[in-house]
Amino acid sequence: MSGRRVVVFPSASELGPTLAQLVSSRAEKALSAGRSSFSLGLSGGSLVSMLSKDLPAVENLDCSRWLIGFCDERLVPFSDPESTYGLYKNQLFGKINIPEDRILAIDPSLPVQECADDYADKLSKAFSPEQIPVFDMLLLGMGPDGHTCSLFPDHPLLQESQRTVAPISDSPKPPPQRVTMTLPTVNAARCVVFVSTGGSKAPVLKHVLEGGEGPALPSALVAPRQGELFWLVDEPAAALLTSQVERPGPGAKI
Ligand SMILES: O=C(O)[C@H](O)[C@@H](O)[C@H](O)[C@H](O)COP(=O)(O)O
Repeated sequence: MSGRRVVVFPSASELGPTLAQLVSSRAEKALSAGRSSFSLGLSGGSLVSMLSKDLPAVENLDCSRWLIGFCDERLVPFSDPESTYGLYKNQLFGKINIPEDRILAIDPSLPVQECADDYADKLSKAFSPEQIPVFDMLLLGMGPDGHTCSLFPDHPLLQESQRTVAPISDSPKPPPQRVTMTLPTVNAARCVVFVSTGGSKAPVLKHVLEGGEGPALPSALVAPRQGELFWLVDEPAAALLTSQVERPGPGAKI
């Protein structure tokens, strides 16, 4: 890992535009480096509304060569309000003109094991000949229990070392059936960005970033092997941190 950056913003509304700029600058970097696509993994939670508001506002955004995947997904029909794909489809994709065939989503009609295998196969084909999908950027959230993707504390999936994608049928957070990237896939990414806001995240953020009692929480196990790791947080979430953080001025790029 080339170093972790913890960047603190006064509020979530000030964080959003910087996140959007970061995504767009990494896309330009990937495409100008000669790669055929910019691959971006999305997560649910508050990222959906943040990206849907701030990404379309980026000037001259060209998403025609983006490849979108999902860090995890809930096994529900796309029409279900719990579907992460469904939320992005309704709130974002139409606004930024992502071609439909450049979105890698689960097939929610399949049983969970087959659904995970099918999604792993889609990623494998899209990232061939790489052995493991290497996303240019993954955007992650963190639950108050320290989970990220659908990787929950003390769950056996935290030990997964072979599969790139796995099913989970006993998610402690509903809905119970989900499909998730595993830690090897998350940690293969070129850039991982956590977004965490609100005072309810302060204790878990401190535990994840500065350590605490008990085994490492799932979010603390995210450490891209050769990539960058950003934590973009707001002041209420950062309230208990004592380690060094960055506080960019208004409008500054990171
Ligand atoms: O699949 C889920 O149940 C949620 O998407 C969940 O994992 C969420 O991403 C985190 O709890 C962070 O949520 P916030 O972005 O709201 O902090």
